[in-house]
Amino acid sequence: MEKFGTAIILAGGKSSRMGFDKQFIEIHEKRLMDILIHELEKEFDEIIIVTNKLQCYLDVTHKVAKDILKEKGPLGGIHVGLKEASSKYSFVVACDMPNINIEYVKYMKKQIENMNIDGCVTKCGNWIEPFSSFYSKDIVNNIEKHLLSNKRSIYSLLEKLNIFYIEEKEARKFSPNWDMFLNLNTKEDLSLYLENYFNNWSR
Ligand SMILES: Nc1nc2c(ncn2[C@@H]2O[C@H](COP(=O)(O)OP(=O)(O)OP(=O)(O)O)[C@@H](O)[C@H]2O)c(=O)[nH]1
Ligand SMILES: [Mg+2]
Repeated sequence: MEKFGTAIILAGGKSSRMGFDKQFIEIHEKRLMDILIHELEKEFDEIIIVTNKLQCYLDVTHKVAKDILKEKGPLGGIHVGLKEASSKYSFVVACDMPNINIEYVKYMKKQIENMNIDGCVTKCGNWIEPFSSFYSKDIVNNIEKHLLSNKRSIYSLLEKLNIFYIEEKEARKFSPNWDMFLNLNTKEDLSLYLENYFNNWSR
């Protein structure tokens, strides 16, 4: 397994804003989860789905895991994913992100291939994008400590780690309108997405 062989899909949230479980979002009759898996297979040889509904993935040939530290939010999923990962760095995405940009994934890999870091995350102004980021297997214990001291914020964890940040300007070259970080949190997000991207899904 190479250094960057693993992708982790987080699918264990509450989906309270969407009103139905986001791991079952469909884009023109295809499950977004299946579209994501298909995209990620182009670049990763291990895919780990961290879900709260194991029974829904019986037909999936990839690794499926559930949270060890439950009800802790995305970091709970990242924790298990990294624990299960066979490679040093894992690419972490949310199950509600329909526009994964494989060219950008390759760019990130290239940036960090000779670095020894805890993660690689993209900046957006003063904000950061915690998903569609790489994290190192070495931070499993940091996450555990963070969650066990009742902190859930991914941002406050990253502040304490050695993260390589990619500047917004660089990332915009790959996605001028930032749609590679789009995530569908509400029904409105979803219908807007279906309207705007209809033509892209003819492929
Ligand atoms: N494994 C796991 N994934 C989670 C957990 N909480 C959130 N996620 C995932 O993290 C990603 C981003 O989370 P949000 O969009 O904030 O998800 P959410 O909690 O499902 O939705 P809201 O209730 O609307 O905030 C999504 O892919 C979620 O499925 C969790 O406790 N465990
Ligand atoms: Mg979201």
